[in-house]
Amino acid sequence: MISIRQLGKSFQSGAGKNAVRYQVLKDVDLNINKGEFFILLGPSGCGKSTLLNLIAGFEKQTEGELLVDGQAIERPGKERAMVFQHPDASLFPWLNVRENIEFGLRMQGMKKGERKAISDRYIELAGLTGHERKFPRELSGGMKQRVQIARVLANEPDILLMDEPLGALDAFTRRVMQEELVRIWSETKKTIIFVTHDIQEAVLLGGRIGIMSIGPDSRVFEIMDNRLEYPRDLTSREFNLIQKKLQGIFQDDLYFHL
Ligand SMILES: Nc1ncnc2c1ncn2[C@@H]1O[C@H](COP(=O)(O)OP(=O)(O)OP(=O)(O)O)[C@@H](O)[C@H]1O
Repeated sequence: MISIRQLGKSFQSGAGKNAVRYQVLKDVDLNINKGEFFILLGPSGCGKSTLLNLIAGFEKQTEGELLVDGQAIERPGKERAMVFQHPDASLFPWLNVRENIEFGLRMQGMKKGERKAISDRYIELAGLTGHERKFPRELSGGMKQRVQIARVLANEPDILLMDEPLGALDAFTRRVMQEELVRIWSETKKTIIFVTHDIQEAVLLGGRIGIMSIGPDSRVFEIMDNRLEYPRDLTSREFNLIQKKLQGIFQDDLYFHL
Protein backbone atom coordinates (compact mmCIF):
# COMPACT_ATOMS: atom_id res chain seq x y z
CA MET A 1 0.00 0.00 0.00
CA ILE A 2 2.80 2.42 0.94
CA SER A 3 6.04 2.07 -0.92
CA ILE A 4 9.08 4.12 0.07
CA ARG A 5 12.26 3.98 -2.03
CA GLN A 6 15.58 5.68 -1.33
CA LEU A 7 13.71 8.45 0.44
CA GLY A 8 15.66 11.42 1.76
CA LYS A 9 14.78 14.67 3.46
CA SER A 10 17.06 17.55 4.35
CA PHE A 11 16.27 20.90 5.91
CA GLN A 12 18.10 24.14 5.42
CA SER A 13 18.62 26.45 8.37
CA GLY A 14 19.84 30.01 7.98
CA ALA A 15 20.34 31.85 4.70
CA GLY A 16 23.08 32.90 2.32
CA LYS A 17 26.62 32.22 3.54
CA ASN A 18 25.31 31.00 6.88
CA ALA A 19 22.99 28.39 5.37
CA VAL A 20 23.45 24.90 6.79
CA ARG A 21 21.83 21.76 5.41
CA TYR A 22 20.84 18.98 7.77
CA GLN A 23 20.09 15.60 6.20
CA VAL A 24 17.48 14.10 8.55
CA LEU A 25 16.55 11.05 6.46
CA LYS A 26 18.65 9.25 3.88
CA ASP A 27 18.00 6.09 1.84
CA VAL A 28 14.82 5.10 3.64
CA ASP A 29 13.37 1.92 2.09
CA LEU A 30 10.09 0.63 3.46
CA ASN A 31 6.90 -1.13 2.38
CA ILE A 32 3.80 -0.94 4.54
CA ASN A 33 0.94 -3.31 3.86
CA LYS A 34 -2.78 -2.62 3.94
CA GLY A 35 -4.30 -3.19 7.36
CA GLU A 36 -1.07 -3.53 9.29
CA PHE A 37 -0.17 -1.91 12.60
CA PHE A 38 3.30 -0.61 11.83
CA ILE A 39 5.52 1.03 14.43
CA LEU A 40 8.29 3.51 13.74
CA LEU A 41 10.63 3.26 16.71
CA GLY A 42 13.69 5.37 17.43
CA PRO A 43 15.19 7.86 19.85
CA SER A 44 14.15 11.49 20.04
CA GLY A 45 15.30 13.54 17.07
CA CYS A 46 16.02 10.63 14.71
CA GLY A 47 13.39 11.77 12.21
CA LYS A 48 10.26 9.74 13.00
CA SER A 49 7.92 12.73 12.78
CA THR A 50 9.67 13.91 9.63
CA LEU A 51 8.99 10.54 7.97
CA LEU A 52 5.36 10.63 9.11
CA ASN A 53 4.98 14.20 7.81
CA LEU A 54 6.29 13.10 4.41
CA ILE A 55 3.75 10.26 4.27
CA ALA A 56 1.03 12.72 5.34
CA GLY A 57 2.06 15.05 2.51
CA PHE A 58 2.76 17.93 4.93
CA GLU A 59 6.37 18.01 3.71
CA LYS A 60 8.01 17.11 0.41
CA GLN A 61 10.97 14.76 0.22
CA THR A 62 14.27 16.01 -1.16
CA GLU A 63 15.23 12.62 -2.62
CA GLY A 64 13.58 9.35 -3.54
CA GLU A 65 10.07 8.07 -4.04
CA LEU A 66 7.01 7.80 -1.82
CA LEU A 67 3.94 6.06 -3.25
CA VAL A 68 0.50 5.25 -1.84
CA ASP A 69 -1.32 2.68 -3.96
CA GLY A 70 1.13 3.44 -6.75
CA GLN A 71 0.51 7.21 -6.69
CA ALA A 72 3.21 9.68 -5.69
CA ILE A 73 2.33 11.69 -2.58
CA GLU A 74 2.26 15.37 -3.53
CA ARG A 75 0.02 16.81 -0.82
CA PRO A 76 -2.20 15.80 2.13
CA GLY A 77 -5.08 13.55 1.09
CA LYS A 78 -8.35 12.36 2.59
CA GLU A 79 -7.11 8.76 2.62
CA ARG A 80 -4.28 9.69 5.07
CA ALA A 81 -5.12 11.24 8.43
CA MET A 82 -2.81 12.39 11.19
CA VAL A 83 -3.46 11.96 14.91
CA PHE A 84 -1.25 14.36 16.87
CA GLN A 85 0.24 14.00 20.33
CA HIS A 86 -1.70 16.98 21.69
CA PRO A 87 -5.41 16.81 20.85
CA ASP A 88 -5.85 20.43 22.01
CA ALA A 89 -4.06 21.50 18.87
CA SER A 90 -6.66 19.87 16.65
CA LEU A 91 -9.96 20.02 18.56
CA PHE A 92 -12.13 23.12 18.27
CA PRO A 93 -12.79 24.41 21.82
CA TRP A 94 -16.11 26.00 20.82
CA LEU A 95 -17.56 22.73 19.48
CA ASN A 96 -18.79 19.89 21.65
CA VAL A 97 -17.68 16.26 21.25
CA ARG A 98 -20.25 15.38 18.61
CA GLU A 99 -19.73 18.63 16.68
CA ASN A 100 -15.97 18.12 16.71
CA ILE A 101 -16.36 14.58 15.38
CA GLU A 102 -18.79 15.74 12.68
CA PHE A 103 -16.73 18.78 11.68
CA GLY A 104 -15.09 17.26 8.58
CA LEU A 105 -18.38 15.75 7.45
CA ARG A 106 -20.14 19.12 7.80
CA MET A 107 -17.40 20.75 5.73
CA GLN A 108 -18.08 18.17 3.01
CA GLY A 109 -21.73 19.28 3.01
CA MET A 110 -23.09 16.03 4.43
CA LYS A 111 -26.72 16.20 5.67
CA LYS A 112 -27.46 16.19 9.41
CA GLY A 113 -29.04 12.71 9.59
CA GLU A 114 -26.20 11.11 7.70
CA ARG A 115 -23.63 12.90 9.86
CA LYS A 116 -25.34 11.74 13.01
CA ALA A 117 -25.32 8.11 11.88
CA ILE A 118 -21.56 8.31 11.31
CA SER A 119 -20.77 10.20 14.51
CA ASP A 120 -22.94 7.76 16.51
CA ARG A 121 -20.82 4.90 15.21
CA TYR A 122 -17.48 6.50 16.10
CA ILE A 123 -18.70 7.91 19.42
CA GLU A 124 -19.51 4.34 20.40
CA LEU A 125 -16.32 2.88 18.91
CA ALA A 126 -14.15 5.40 20.74
CA GLY A 127 -15.96 4.86 24.05
CA LEU A 128 -17.45 8.37 24.20
CA THR A 129 -21.11 7.46 24.67
CA GLY A 130 -22.70 9.79 27.23
CA HIS A 131 -20.12 12.56 26.65
CA GLU A 132 -21.44 13.83 23.30
CA ARG A 133 -22.43 17.27 24.61
CA LYS A 134 -19.25 18.01 26.51
CA PHE A 135 -16.77 20.60 25.30
CA PRO A 136 -13.02 19.86 25.07
CA ARG A 137 -12.31 21.84 28.27
CA GLU A 138 -14.64 19.47 30.15
CA LEU A 139 -12.73 16.34 29.04
CA SER A 140 -9.71 14.51 30.46
CA GLY A 141 -6.58 14.10 28.32
CA GLY A 142 -7.49 10.51 27.43
CA MET A 143 -11.03 11.51 26.42
CA LYS A 144 -9.74 14.35 24.25
CA GLN A 145 -7.49 11.87 22.50
CA ARG A 146 -10.51 9.58 21.98
CA VAL A 147 -12.36 12.52 20.37
CA GLN A 148 -9.42 13.22 18.07
CA ILE A 149 -9.30 9.54 17.03
CA ALA A 150 -13.10 9.41 16.51
CA ARG A 151 -12.97 12.58 14.42
CA VAL A 152 -10.21 11.23 12.24
CA LEU A 153 -12.03 7.89 11.81
CA ALA A 154 -15.31 9.66 10.91
CA ASN A 155 -13.61 10.97 7.77
CA GLU A 156 -12.97 7.33 6.80
CA PRO A 157 -9.28 7.48 5.94
CA ASP A 158 -7.49 4.29 4.89
CA ILE A 159 -4.32 5.16 6.76
CA LEU A 160 -3.95 6.56 10.27
CA LEU A 161 -0.67 8.34 10.93
CA MET A 162 -0.15 8.57 14.67
CA ASP A 163 2.63 10.75 16.02
CA GLU A 164 3.17 9.66 19.63
CA PRO A 165 -0.57 10.00 20.20
CA LEU A 166 -0.39 8.66 23.76
CA GLY A 167 2.80 10.45 24.75
CA ALA A 168 1.10 13.19 26.76
CA LEU A 169 -1.07 10.85 28.85
CA ASP A 170 -0.40 9.60 32.37
CA ALA A 171 0.79 5.99 32.65
CA PHE A 172 -2.59 4.57 33.66
CA THR A 173 -4.60 6.32 30.94
CA ARG A 174 -1.91 5.44 28.44
CA ARG A 175 -2.28 1.71 29.17
CA VAL A 176 -6.06 1.93 28.79
CA MET A 177 -5.70 3.82 25.51
CA GLN A 178 -3.15 1.33 24.18
CA GLU A 179 -5.72 -1.44 24.68
CA GLU A 180 -8.45 0.69 23.14
CA LEU A 181 -6.31 1.43 20.13
CA VAL A 182 -5.71 -2.27 19.49
CA ARG A 183 -9.47 -2.85 19.76
CA ILE A 184 -10.28 0.05 17.39
CA TRP A 185 -7.65 -1.16 14.93
CA SER A 186 -8.97 -4.73 14.95
CA GLU A 187 -12.55 -3.49 14.49
CA THR A 188 -11.80 -1.02 11.69
CA LYS A 189 -8.93 -2.85 9.92
CA LYS A 190 -7.23 0.47 9.18
CA THR A 191 -3.57 0.71 8.29
CA ILE A 192 -1.81 2.38 11.22
CA ILE A 193 1.66 3.89 11.24
CA PHE A 194 2.44 4.71 14.84
CA VAL A 195 5.47 6.67 15.98
CA THR A 196 6.96 6.07 19.42
CA HIS A 197 10.25 6.06 21.28
CA ASP A 198 8.84 3.71 23.90
CA ILE A 199 10.02 0.12 23.42
CA GLN A 200 7.28 -1.41 25.57
CA GLU A 201 4.60 0.48 23.64
CA ALA A 202 6.12 -0.68 20.36
CA VAL A 203 6.00 -4.35 21.43
CA LEU A 204 2.49 -3.98 22.84
CA LEU A 205 1.03 -2.52 19.64
CA GLY A 206 3.10 -3.32 16.58
CA GLY A 207 2.74 -6.17 14.11
CA ARG A 208 6.02 -4.99 12.61
CA ILE A 209 8.44 -2.59 14.21
CA GLY A 210 10.65 -0.43 11.99
CA ILE A 211 13.76 0.57 13.90
CA MET A 212 15.34 3.88 12.91
CA SER A 213 18.99 4.79 13.21
CA ILE A 214 20.13 7.94 14.99
CA GLY A 215 20.23 11.00 12.72
CA PRO A 216 21.61 12.61 10.67
CA ASP A 217 21.11 10.35 7.64
CA SER A 218 18.57 8.29 9.56
CA ARG A 219 16.95 5.28 7.91
CA VAL A 220 14.88 2.25 8.88
CA PHE A 221 17.73 -0.21 9.31
CA GLU A 222 15.81 -3.19 10.66
CA ILE A 223 12.23 -4.38 10.72
CA MET A 224 11.24 -6.73 13.50
CA ASP A 225 8.22 -9.02 13.14
CA ASN A 226 6.07 -9.26 16.23
CA ARG A 227 3.62 -12.14 15.92
CA LEU A 228 2.42 -12.16 19.53
CA GLU A 229 -1.35 -12.48 19.74
CA TYR A 230 -3.48 -9.46 20.68
CA PRO A 231 -4.29 -8.39 23.33
CA ARG A 232 -0.72 -8.77 24.51
CA ASP A 233 0.39 -9.68 27.99
CA LEU A 234 3.14 -7.34 29.22
CA THR A 235 4.21 -9.89 31.80
CA SER A 236 4.59 -12.88 29.47
CA ARG A 237 7.98 -14.43 28.78
CA GLU A 238 7.58 -14.00 25.00
CA PHE A 239 6.73 -10.30 25.42
CA ASN A 240 9.81 -9.74 27.54
CA LEU A 241 12.04 -11.59 25.09
CA ILE A 242 11.05 -9.26 22.24
CA GLN A 243 11.40 -6.23 24.50
CA LYS A 244 14.89 -7.34 25.58
CA LYS A 245 15.94 -7.95 22.00
CA LEU A 246 14.94 -4.39 21.09
CA GLN A 247 16.63 -2.95 24.17
CA GLY A 248 19.77 -4.83 23.15
CA ILE A 249 19.78 -3.13 19.74
CA PHE A 250 19.55 0.36 21.25
CA GLN A 251 22.17 -0.37 23.92
CA ASP A 252 24.68 -1.87 21.49
CA ASP A 253 27.62 0.42 20.64
CA LEU A 254 27.11 -0.51 17.00
CA TYR A 255 23.76 1.32 17.05
CA PHE A 256 25.55 4.65 17.51
CA HIS A 257 27.70 4.02 14.44
CA LEU A 258 25.05 2.96 11.96
N1 LIG B 1 11.05 22.15 9.71
C1 LIG B 1 12.27 21.81 10.11
N2 LIG B 1 13.34 22.61 9.86
C2 LIG B 1 14.60 22.28 10.24
N3 LIG B 1 14.90 21.12 10.89
C3 LIG B 1 13.88 20.29 11.18
C4 LIG B 1 12.53 20.58 10.82
N4 LIG B 1 11.75 19.55 11.22
C5 LIG B 1 12.58 18.67 11.83
N5 LIG B 1 13.85 19.10 11.79
C6 LIG B 1 15.03 18.42 12.34
O1 LIG B 1 14.95 17.06 11.95
C7 LIG B 1 15.43 16.23 12.99
C8 LIG B 1 14.39 15.15 13.25
O2 LIG B 1 13.22 15.73 13.83
P1 LIG B 1 11.90 14.88 14.08
O3 LIG B 1 10.91 15.76 14.77
O4 LIG B 1 11.47 14.24 12.81
O5 LIG B 1 12.44 13.74 15.08
P2 LIG B 1 11.64 12.70 15.98
O6 LIG B 1 12.35 11.40 15.86
O7 LIG B 1 10.19 12.72 15.63
O8 LIG B 1 11.86 13.30 17.44
P3 LIG B 1 10.89 13.33 18.74
O9 LIG B 1 10.71 11.90 19.17
O10 LIG B 1 11.69 14.14 19.72
O11 LIG B 1 9.62 14.01 18.32
C9 LIG B 1 15.74 17.11 14.16
O12 LIG B 1 17.14 17.34 14.20
C10 LIG B 1 15.01 18.39 13.86
O13 LIG B 1 15.68 19.52 14.37
